[in-house]
Amino acid sequence: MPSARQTVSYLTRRFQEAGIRPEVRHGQNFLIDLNLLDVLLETAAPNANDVILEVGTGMGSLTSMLADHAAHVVTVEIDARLHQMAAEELEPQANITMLLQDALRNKNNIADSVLDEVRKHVNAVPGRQFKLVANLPYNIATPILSNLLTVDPLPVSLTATIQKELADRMIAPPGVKDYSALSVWMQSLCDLQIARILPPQVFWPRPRVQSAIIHIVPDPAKRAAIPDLEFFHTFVRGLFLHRRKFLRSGLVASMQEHLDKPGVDEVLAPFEYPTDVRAEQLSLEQIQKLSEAFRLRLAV
Ligand SMILES: C[S@@+](CC[C@H](N)C(=O)[O-])C[C@H]1O[C@@H](n2cnc3c(N)ncnc32)[C@H](O)[C@@H]1O
Repeated sequence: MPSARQTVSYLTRRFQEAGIRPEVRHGQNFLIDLNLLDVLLETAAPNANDVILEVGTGMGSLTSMLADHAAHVVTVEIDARLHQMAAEELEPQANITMLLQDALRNKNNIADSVLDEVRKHVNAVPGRQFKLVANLPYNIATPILSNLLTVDPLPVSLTATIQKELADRMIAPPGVKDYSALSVWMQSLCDLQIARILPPQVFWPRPRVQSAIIHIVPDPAKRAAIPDLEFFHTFVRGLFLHRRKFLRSGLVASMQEHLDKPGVDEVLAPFEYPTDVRAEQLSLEQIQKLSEAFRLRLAV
């Protein structure tokens, strides 16, 4: 089992033999604390109905553990050197599809070919469901996680190691510094929980920052309460672009292409917010209502 060998000595030896080094730009920090790989696995709780997407195959250790429990694992790796080394390890496991490509089609969107491969295995047998489980490269964690909240089929859960700072932003409540467009977007569609905080020394090489295992469960009822997800996403991003401005000035700026100041005031009036309120003080529900009021106004 490759997982049993994912230790510093094993990794350094494999990298030395191949004459390569971990690439910082691809977030190549490997989890070397096997207990924590188990925590990741237990949190994701893969079962025989699951088709699992793993972004970042690395040396294939997590891939192999996932394949032991799931119906199928689709794993994506951008680095041909690691893809090759993992392929040698994973060859005996028939329920793994290895893709050698960028998991993203562009800066913000997951590649269609990756989702097509997942769909193929989900649709192959009735009752199958989709999960993401990954030790994500830090630089693509936000687009991967936030994108997967609007795909079809929707993942039943997303369990990933990410930068702790990012996990804190995702779970932040209103009024705190970390409360952002990402917090509103994620919490409006899912339940989120930090399962474990991971110090730098559980990775090789050590990253400069702390990490966290985040467990995200999309909630179809929350999703159904938002009539137009795309409008909501754009509205929330616009709202927090001007987070230090008072709400009205922020809205005037973010709505300028669609609505003049009197138009913004007209939509805001029924809410009776104090003139000095800021977007970062509004609850999820207040932001959702505000977004819907602007959507209906622009639809006229
Ligand atoms: C943090 S490592 C995780 C490796 C392995 N799963 C583990 O747990 O040890 C992240 C992996 O993602 C790969 N990666 C980075 N950017 C990627 C991208 N855009 N698409 C696919 N894989 C990527 C890296 O090359 C690296 O192997």
